[in-house]
Amino acid sequence: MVLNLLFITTVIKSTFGVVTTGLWLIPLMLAAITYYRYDAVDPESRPLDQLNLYPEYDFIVVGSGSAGAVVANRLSEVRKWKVLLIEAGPDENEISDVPSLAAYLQLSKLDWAYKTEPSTKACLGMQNNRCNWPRGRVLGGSSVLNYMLYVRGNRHDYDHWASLGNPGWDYDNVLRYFKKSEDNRNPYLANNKYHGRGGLLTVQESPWHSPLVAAFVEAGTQLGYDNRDINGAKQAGFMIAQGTIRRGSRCSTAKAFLRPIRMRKNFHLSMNSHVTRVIIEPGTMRAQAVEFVKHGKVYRIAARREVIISAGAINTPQLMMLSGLGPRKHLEKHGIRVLQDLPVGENMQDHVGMGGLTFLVDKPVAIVQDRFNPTAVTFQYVLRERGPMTTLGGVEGLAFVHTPYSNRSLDWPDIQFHMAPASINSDNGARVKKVLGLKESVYQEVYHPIANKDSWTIMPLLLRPRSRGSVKLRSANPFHYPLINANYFDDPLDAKTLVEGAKIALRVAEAQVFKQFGSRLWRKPLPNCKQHKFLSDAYLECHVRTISMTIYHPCGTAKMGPAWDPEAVVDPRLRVYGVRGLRVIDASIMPTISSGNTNAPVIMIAEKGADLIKEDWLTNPEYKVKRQANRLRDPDPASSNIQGIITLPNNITQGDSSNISDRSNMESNFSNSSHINNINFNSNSNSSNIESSSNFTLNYANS
Ligand SMILES: Cc1cc2nc3c(=O)[nH]c(=O)nc-3n(C[C@H](O)[C@H](O)[C@H](O)COP(=O)(O)OP(=O)(O)OC[C@H]3O[C@@H](n4cnc5c(N)ncnc54)[C@H](O)[C@@H]3O)c2cc1C
Repeated sequence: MVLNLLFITTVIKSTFGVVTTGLWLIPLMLAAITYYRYDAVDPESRPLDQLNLYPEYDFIVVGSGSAGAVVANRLSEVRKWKVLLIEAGPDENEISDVPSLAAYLQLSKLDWAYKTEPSTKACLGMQNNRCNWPRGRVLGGSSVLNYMLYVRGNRHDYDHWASLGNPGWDYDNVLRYFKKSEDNRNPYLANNKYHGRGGLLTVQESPWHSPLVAAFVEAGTQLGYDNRDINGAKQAGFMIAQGTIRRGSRCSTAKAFLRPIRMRKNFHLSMNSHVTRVIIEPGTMRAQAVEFVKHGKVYRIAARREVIISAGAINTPQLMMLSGLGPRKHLEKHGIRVLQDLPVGENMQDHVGMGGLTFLVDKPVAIVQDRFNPTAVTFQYVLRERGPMTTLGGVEGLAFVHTPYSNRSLDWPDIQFHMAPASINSDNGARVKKVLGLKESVYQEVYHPIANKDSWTIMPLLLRPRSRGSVKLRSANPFHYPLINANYFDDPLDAKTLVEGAKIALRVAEAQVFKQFGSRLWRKPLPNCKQHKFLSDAYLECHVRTISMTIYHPCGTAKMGPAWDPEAVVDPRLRVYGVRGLRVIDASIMPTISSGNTNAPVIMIAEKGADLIKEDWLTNPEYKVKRQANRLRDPDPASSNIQGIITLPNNITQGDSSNISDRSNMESNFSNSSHINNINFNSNSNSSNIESSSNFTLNYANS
């Protein structure tokens, strides 16, 4: 027992470098028992980190997130194909299993912990006007950090994709891929024709609900909206959220798609392996190999058939640009040889929401961290798979509504609501404030006075933003974080639409059904919005621009489109234009963002993408392995996959740009590489600090 507690303590310490002492007790207890429960109820063991890799695989998948895990599973169904999946992060842990602890994973070692560039139009209430942008750096990717909400988007989203010149991506075609993955365990949903049973991904409602969510759904009907399955025939309406959970615990894509295949002989997984570039042979323009750093060693592994990039909407464009695929001028600026001039990193879209709208209640019906008895709550979770620990990151209710800016007759709502029985104040500033990156002054003035009081929130979010952001390279150093320009509210109509959404949210909260709880708006104005009349349009717009919250759905940075679309990076079969043997399969390919949370759509994209690959290689005579042509042109590639040794400080991937501080250390450690000529510092070459020189490339003997 003591040993196990020690083990759990270590897990928590190593996972949550940021957990403060005061918060230790609860997660410690929860984790300890979760550990026992986990062992007892999960029959599938964890995937294995392969140490001895082959020099060559048929397919190499980069990134094991919502998309990559699915692709690796489906491709390795073909026994004759050898598949390698490469993931920068480690395996999930016992904490990430607990749905209610989702926010605890942010800013931990499982998070890339990105930040947007400072803005004058949004994120004004966040430190340095920058929004935190968490992304999973763990087996399962962002499906391990996410709030597990299962939302497919609107039929019109996919019909629109098809109308842009992407045949096969219309709703009727993609519906079967949503259903293919799904194992819906709520009988009232499973039996309808829009849902699937028996798939690998478990979907169900959280078994625990606060009374507030029933009131929320009821309030929707009072406003004329139906209580409906928003993943079914129509989208506009209110419902209790469905989530990717299994027996009350998170069902990440790693759990759903990788654990069952851990013993497949033709499948290898390499964790803690940061891919630094895809090697493309300039003559044939074929993706030949993937280079990555694992435990200080540089590896290069060849791909006989294809490399599939599934590194997510931020890292996929970064990796493509590092590999010579991107906007010419931008790559040249960073001294990267341009292999294909493509609009990589453009067209970025995200769902931005209005955070911090807070309603106080007089009854003890909300989630207030300090009120829960950890022992009772833990045993409810462990023994009965129930209780508040099963809530989907705290979000209980979902709704899709129309502002006057959308066409009601189309059933294509422009605003989504997340309803939660808690708000920024509910944990006394311990966690939510930090993961949002909220300015202390805003917290102290507005939320501290109601700390730990029962409250709830509706977060309106903009479903189809007109503004477009971008991902660019900070430098040619693969360990430097990219520059993320969210560009929220660049188009003024985006803020105006969100203001209309906020007004509908306020009407929902005023519905008669909430009176039983004494529900009322916390009317404390935000400090920087006091010049406007409280709740006027101008005030609401100021609020929207102050507590602008990402809903964590960046996408579109390697846009799918037909050859005549100047913004397209991949074709409708997800092949990168101008490069053979290279596809992108993840959130990056969305031409326009889906109207709802993006995890289920990304899993659908991966299911369909894997089928496209199978179709091409198993039925299309043009797809044949030309072994010689695709071999690495190394002197002796099979002799060793290890190409060099690189020593990186432990904190290399933390912070918003990497902290490689000892350049000479890196250089000397490359000395035993037979293939790497040198490290090339592209600017400030006299500097001994790589961060200030901000640019290095690994130069190869043969490239
Ligand atoms: C905090 C949070 C909450 C969210 N909540 C929800 C929700 O409730 N419902 C919902 O539907 N969606 C939600 N989302 C969004 C959803 O999870 C994402 O859209 C989806 O997971 C994206 O999938 P992906 O495969 O494109 O990328 P990811 O899942 O992020 O996968 C990318 C993977 O690639 C790896 N990788 C990146 N670079 C490299 C490299 N160079 N070398 C090796 N590996 C690399 C990463 O570590 C990661 O594992 C949330 C996301 C976050 C972060």
